[in-house]
Amino acid sequence: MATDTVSSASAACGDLLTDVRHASPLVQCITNFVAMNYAANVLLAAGASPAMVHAPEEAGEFARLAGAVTINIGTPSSEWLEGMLAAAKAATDAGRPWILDPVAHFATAYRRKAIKELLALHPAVIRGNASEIMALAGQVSAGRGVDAGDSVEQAQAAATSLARSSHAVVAVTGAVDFVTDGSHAVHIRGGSTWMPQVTAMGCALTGLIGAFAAVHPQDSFLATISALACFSVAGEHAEAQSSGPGSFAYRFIDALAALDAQTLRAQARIVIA
Ligand SMILES: Nc1ncnc2c1ncn2[C@@H]1O[C@H](COP(=O)(O)OP(=O)(O)OP(=O)(O)O)[C@@H](O)[C@H]1O
Ligand SMILES: Cc1ncsc1CCO
Ligand SMILES: [Mg+2]
Repeated sequence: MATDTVSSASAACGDLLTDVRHASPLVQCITNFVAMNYAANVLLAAGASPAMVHAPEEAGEFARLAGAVTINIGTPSSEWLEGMLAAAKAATDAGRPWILDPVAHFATAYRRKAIKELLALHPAVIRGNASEIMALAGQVSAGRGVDAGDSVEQAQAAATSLARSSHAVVAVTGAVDFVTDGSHAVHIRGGSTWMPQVTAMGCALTGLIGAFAAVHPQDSFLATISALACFSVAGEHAEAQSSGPGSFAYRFIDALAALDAQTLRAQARIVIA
């Protein structure tokens, strides 16, 4: 990250949001059936151009056109996994960033095999909840399904070790997010307690990291922090307008669409960890 202070990190996040809105990067999202519509709307609200392209016949070809690829294993099948592997390989070969969301990768033998194959294809960023990141680093976690059973604080050492072994930026999301490249780390505060009550918020965030990585591929750490900061600030704005998880889900899209660089710079709460 070309920043040494928290305020310059916030300033850089604002610049990257402006870049996303100006460049409208094409982001190939291979995500789960639950998340597809919400994630696409989140990317549009941020100014990006999402494309949900997963068929094995075209996923690799499309990845060469996209600014970034995001891969989420939430509802896998053999056909989808073939598309994921083709897209990840094409992105890596083309020098484009791809982002991995290891949903419940510990739950079944099938998912464990899938995540191993994907990890070998060098994601630029891995984003998951605390249980997913702990299990990915080989630690015992309390996770059972797609929701976290552990706190972000419990997952921080695992995230650092995973970042060092995979050479990826690792983001652990939860009440306070933690992002590390293995040498540097930040916490991002904010968001809303409604966020874990709306399914696919994390999956949509993974897509948004793809949008920021597409406009700033030289610095996946800053790109990841910027996407997470947008979610935190938009989450706070949406909560002020919401009366429950249903209204929060659509208010969040509105808040993200209304978020400008100046507000992000002023309100992002990024602290060096
Ligand atoms: N208790 C909380 N308070 C504030 N923000 C939260 C809280 N829990 C999660 N978030 C925010 O919600 C977003 C999604 O993160 P989360 O860790 O819930 O993803 P996830 O478990 O992968 O979600 P899903 O699998 O449903 O897509 C992040 O922006 C995170 O900061
Ligand atoms: C609920 C659910 N099941 C598989 S993926 C998903 C979306 C949240 O990860
Ligand atoms: Mg998730």
